[in-house]
Amino acid sequence: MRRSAAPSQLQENPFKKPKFISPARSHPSPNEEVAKLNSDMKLFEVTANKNNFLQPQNYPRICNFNLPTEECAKGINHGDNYREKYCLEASTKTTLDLHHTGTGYKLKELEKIEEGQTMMIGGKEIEVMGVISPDDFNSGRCFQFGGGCSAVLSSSQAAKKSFSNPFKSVCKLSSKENEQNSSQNCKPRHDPYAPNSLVMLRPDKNHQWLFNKNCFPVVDVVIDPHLVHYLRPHQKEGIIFLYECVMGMRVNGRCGAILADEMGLGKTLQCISLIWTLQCQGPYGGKPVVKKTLIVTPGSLVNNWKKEFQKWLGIERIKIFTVDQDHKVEEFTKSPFYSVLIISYEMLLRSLDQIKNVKFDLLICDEGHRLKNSTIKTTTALISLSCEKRIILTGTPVQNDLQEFFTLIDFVNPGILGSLSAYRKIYEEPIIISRQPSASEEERELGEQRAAELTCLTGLFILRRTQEVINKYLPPKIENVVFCRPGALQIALYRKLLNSQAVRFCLQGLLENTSHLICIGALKKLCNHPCLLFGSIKEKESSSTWDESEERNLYEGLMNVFPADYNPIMFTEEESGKLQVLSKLLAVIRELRPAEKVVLVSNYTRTLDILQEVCKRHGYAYTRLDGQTPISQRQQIVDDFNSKYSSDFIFLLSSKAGGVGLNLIGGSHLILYDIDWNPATDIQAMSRVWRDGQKHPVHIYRLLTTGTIEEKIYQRQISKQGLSGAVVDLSKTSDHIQFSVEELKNLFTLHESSHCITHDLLDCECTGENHTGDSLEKLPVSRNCQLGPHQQKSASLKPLSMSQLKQWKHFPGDHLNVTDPFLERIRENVSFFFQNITNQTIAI
Ligand SMILES: Nc1ncnc2c1ncn2[C@@H]1O[C@H](COP(=O)(O)OP(=O)(O)OP(=O)(O)O)[C@@H](O)[C@H]1O
Ligand SMILES: [Mg+2]
Repeated sequence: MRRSAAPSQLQENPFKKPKFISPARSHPSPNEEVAKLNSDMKLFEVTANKNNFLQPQNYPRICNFNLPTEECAKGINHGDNYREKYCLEASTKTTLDLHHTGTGYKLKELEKIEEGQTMMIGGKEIEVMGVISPDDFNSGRCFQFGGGCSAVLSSSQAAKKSFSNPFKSVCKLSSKENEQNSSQNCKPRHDPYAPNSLVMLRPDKNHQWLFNKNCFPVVDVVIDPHLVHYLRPHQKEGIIFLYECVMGMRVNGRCGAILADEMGLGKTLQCISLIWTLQCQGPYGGKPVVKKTLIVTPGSLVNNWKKEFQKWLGIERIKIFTVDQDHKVEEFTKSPFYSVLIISYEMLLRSLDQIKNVKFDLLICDEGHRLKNSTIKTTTALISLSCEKRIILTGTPVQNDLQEFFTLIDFVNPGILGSLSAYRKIYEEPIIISRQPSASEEERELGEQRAAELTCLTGLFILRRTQEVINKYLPPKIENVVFCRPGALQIALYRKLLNSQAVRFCLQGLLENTSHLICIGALKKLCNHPCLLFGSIKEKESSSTWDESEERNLYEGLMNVFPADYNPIMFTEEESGKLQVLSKLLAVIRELRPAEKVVLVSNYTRTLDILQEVCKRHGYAYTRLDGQTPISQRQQIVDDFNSKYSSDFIFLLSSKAGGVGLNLIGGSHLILYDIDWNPATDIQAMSRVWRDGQKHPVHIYRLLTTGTIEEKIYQRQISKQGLSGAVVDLSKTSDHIQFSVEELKNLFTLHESSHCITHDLLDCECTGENHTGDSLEKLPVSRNCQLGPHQQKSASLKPLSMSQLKQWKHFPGDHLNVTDPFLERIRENVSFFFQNITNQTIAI
């Protein structure tokens, strides 16, 4: 599509001679779609117009990247996609499908319409800018400035920046500047030709035109060989990527990036390398690009960042300031000494005013997935900072939906996807519609093309590498999913809860939306330990609102199931299947690997209390990090645990409080005591130990209570993981998981006779024998399972992770030949195991 000049520019463009076509009807009826043409409707931003006359006539696609406004986005997905769409321009512009609109013109006239022609519609003079190909419409590319991702790199910055003064003497320097240029900073800081040197891309002509106004000589930017020596290959690539993004070399002069490498891939080191490079070097005359950097990170990681700086750069090269209770932002502001400020998200909010006074050139948001909602305070605060070069780091890029995805993208590269409402119309709606089972072929195609375009566009500044890239540097990892038989008291209580009025009402849809969450919460507590449920009931009963509370319907008669003299403080391990397994597991680790340590994770503080009590009873030395742990103490606790001199055997970790970013390589066994709905929370926790620096083979145990809600959550997690992956690769099919009544029925069923309902769902033909998974590949995957509507649709749409699980070695607890010595010791209380070994180089 070619953009023609706006009427106002015609004087300057003698080649344009618009023909005027008189409308057959001068006044279209009011209910015709043409009424949409009003002065608010702009398809392309005005800044692009200013550049029009600069663009060569044969330029492939010259539209502004800024997407349509809300108004214009209406109707974008409708109409016959296979017909040509016309992009019109007048003093106001819009997109119309003329075949479908009441333009007042005859169809024949419209078919003959040519580029450059003008016409009157709704009292406005419209000029045909060009024809949009079906391909460009379907992909949504035509709504983007620069013509979508294929043109992003080449269309360059020229279109973004308004054309201010092309004749400014860009290459005429004052004699003083000339002198400076020729004499200093014109040599690369490090030798670009040295063996193993890591040299950044040189800026192209467009970049130089925009950013090298003073015509400094172009100098190679070379990463400090001191750092290169340590960098893994993927980290070198990551640094190149970050450099190109923040320098505006990848997308139209926009300077944002999302580094979404999986956990443990060393995102910190990649950023440190970038900061150090930009602080000392630049492509123009060697002048540093960045003076001050702001790093915002969860509280528990503030000191970890500092430590990483010291680990890789020592204490002399770069001066870091971390904000805490005793070190306020003012200190940083006043001192010219520091170049990097590291602050927690919480502190940032408190010190926003001071921070706004500092000019930061680079902003890094660690664990940036927390910015997923633009209405939350932290996001608003960060958006308010004027810094253009923005990087989001996250191991779990976008956890739930396309809207979160938008917020992250819009944060790093504001406006690149247009307004939220336009984004919804152009991308989100068609993508979601296309994934519904009822989608027509056309809807499916449109959605897929829009998803592909979105992935392609955002892929320019999102980088995600998976764990595999560092596998070879890591010791083996043995992952186990352990299905623990529930205790007798647990089964009795579970049955009672399922028979409660509250659960029955839920299934009949008679209660409010949140009621099922209360029921789910009670079942989860019970799975962890009956004493937790007992505690909750007691607490509720003594509260003043007990009589009207919804829990009454749930807890009715439950106390009678507990022994009369039940004392939650004196809980026993036998009362909970998982606790029994845990206790045996700790004992066998202690016995077989006395020098190794365990990270024990739960989502609940109260559960951690119980686990802590178990540690005390068995005399295990432990340490604990949860939401209550003061931020200032967190790194010390982590360091102590990781130290080889530490006597702690167990690290009790609240995954929600401290799961992200921590390095707990002192532990080589990690036990996930309970399960979260969001797979990301669990994956985060599990990634704490299997990471660079780990010396021992890592054992991960995920404990689930057989036949209960925990298994169902696990099954949903596996399908949700597919969703999480699908956001980075949007062209993958995904399910949007919601609770249907059917699903609630499934959630609220106890499968007492099954060894493992997850295995039952796998459609695996093994008869409980030890399965290596090899032969399973050939089995037909045809059975419907309960993981969402897509399963019924086609076997190929089954979430990958579910089929991956099928490839894991699996066997029942009573299997005769359990070779793993740790599993061997706990199998008495276990109904089923899944096991997967990565990097198996040695015997376990
Ligand atoms: N090239 C390397 N050589 C040795 N160790 C490394 C290297 N890169 C990173 N590490 C170490 O690996 C560990 C994990 O790195 P880091 O904390 O940066 O991971 P991450 O990608 O931020 O993960 P998460 O998403 O969990 O925060 C750190 O202890 C770090 O020092
Ligand atoms: Mg990190």
